Amino acid sequence: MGTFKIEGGHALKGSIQPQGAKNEALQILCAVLLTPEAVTIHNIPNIIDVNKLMLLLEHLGVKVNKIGKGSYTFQADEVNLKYLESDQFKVDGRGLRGSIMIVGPLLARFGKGFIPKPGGDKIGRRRLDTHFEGLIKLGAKFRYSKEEQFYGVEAEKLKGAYMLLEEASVTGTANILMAAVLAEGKTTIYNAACEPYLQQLCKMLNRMGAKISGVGSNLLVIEGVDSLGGTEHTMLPDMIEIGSWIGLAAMTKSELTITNVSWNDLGLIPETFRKLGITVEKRGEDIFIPAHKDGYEIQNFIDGSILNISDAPWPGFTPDLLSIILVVATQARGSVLIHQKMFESRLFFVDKLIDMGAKIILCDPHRATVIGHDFKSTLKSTTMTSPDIRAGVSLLIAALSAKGTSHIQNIEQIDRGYEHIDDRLRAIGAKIERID
Ligand SMILES: CC(=O)N[C@H]1[C@@H](OP(=O)(O)OP(=O)(O)OC[C@H]2O[C@@H](n3ccc(=O)[nH]c3=O)[C@H](O)[C@@H]2O)O[C@H](CO)[C@@H](O)[C@@H]1O
Ligand SMILES: C=C(OP(=O)(O)O)C(=O)O
Repeated sequence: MGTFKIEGGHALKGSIQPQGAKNEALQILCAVLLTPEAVTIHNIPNIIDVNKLMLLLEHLGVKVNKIGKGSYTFQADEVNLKYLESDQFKVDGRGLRGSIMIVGPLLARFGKGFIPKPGGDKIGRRRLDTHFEGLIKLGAKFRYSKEEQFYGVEAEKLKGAYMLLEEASVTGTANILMAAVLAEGKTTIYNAACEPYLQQLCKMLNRMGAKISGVGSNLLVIEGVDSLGGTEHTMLPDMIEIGSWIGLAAMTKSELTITNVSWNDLGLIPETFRKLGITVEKRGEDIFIPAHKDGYEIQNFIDGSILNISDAPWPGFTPDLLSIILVVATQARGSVLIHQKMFESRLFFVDKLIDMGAKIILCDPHRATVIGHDFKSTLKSTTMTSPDIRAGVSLLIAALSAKGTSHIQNIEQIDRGYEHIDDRLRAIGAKIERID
């Protein structure tokens, strides 16, 4: 388990370029299984989760060639389906959440898709019903081994169908979509997730020859085709990283420019930070955050009642940034209620912030009230363990704002989604070291 040693209390300054999006990369990499032709992908982040998925694809027989920094070609012309029955696959498949999205493409192209219960953050029950209910609607036979926690779907031929998803699952929509593009006839997916990364996947599949309409809405209509060809694709900047840097700048009173953020794909993210009183300035495609020397003040609702920030499926506010919002609120002027609706175990990390001196009341597993210090009292440095990726970065931001030296353990959680975070933060003046 690696550890970051952080000396807090220093303002940062400069500009930072967000990496390619982790959660887009996981969808896009799975889509290379849909064609025997070469697919070229750019702006792939060098992070643990993506590297694990690329290794899994290689074990599956996909030819992976690096052609530049963050750019690779993939060719799935000799896929080794025997690997799906190997012990190695059980290890690889469990290593991350995104591996679940190989199932749809494998089923569509080869008639069978298997996956052990995938990994990812332990932030609540993360059921896969939406994925498999959708694939069953397309004609797949489903089986599940409870002992091995191993899922399987098989079908000689998939047939298009109408489906109303029980929940707008992000990876579920991607999985069903990637199966439907090669099914016979028309598939309609209602209550589809529609976040920018899914839009990117739809656009990529259409360039490969798929016929998807309704892109960007929650009603996707797919006319199945017989085969798909190669394409070239570039990943969007990671919006969760962008939100993390906005929070970091505010809480450390730093002037930061976040470059090339693709503003149109940020949804409610800039506005939500503004509700905490943070100045988020649009400068072309960059975000400029001035140093908040006099702090930042949380807005109330119009009727004067206390602000509530909660998550919702896109175009609602992403659950992956609520932990960051929460930590930033600990130094704001005013109070806010944070309501994490989608995951039930994602707020427990507030205990560590309370240890550092933050004023937080955990009302129940989903809700926390934060009473900001307005920088009248700084957080105390401490030693803590990163429980999940976003809580880990929130603790990192807390440590950079705290007085003294903190240690964050289990930093693999952070490395699974943030590329060389220590090097990039050092480049803007952070005192952070990786010590083992
Ligand atoms: C690899 C990847 O891409 N991971 C992301 C993906 O996970 P993932 O695709 O696993 O998440 P889902 O969208 O399936 O669901 C997330 C959670 O929200 C609940 N839910 C979902 C939709 C809904 O309408 N109602 C509802 O309650 C689900 O039960 C689950 O607890 O999307 C999540 C939601 O944006 C993000 O947190 C994860 O970072
Ligand atoms: C929850 C997340 O990731 P995963 O779905 O991979 O666990 C996240 O990126 O915040």
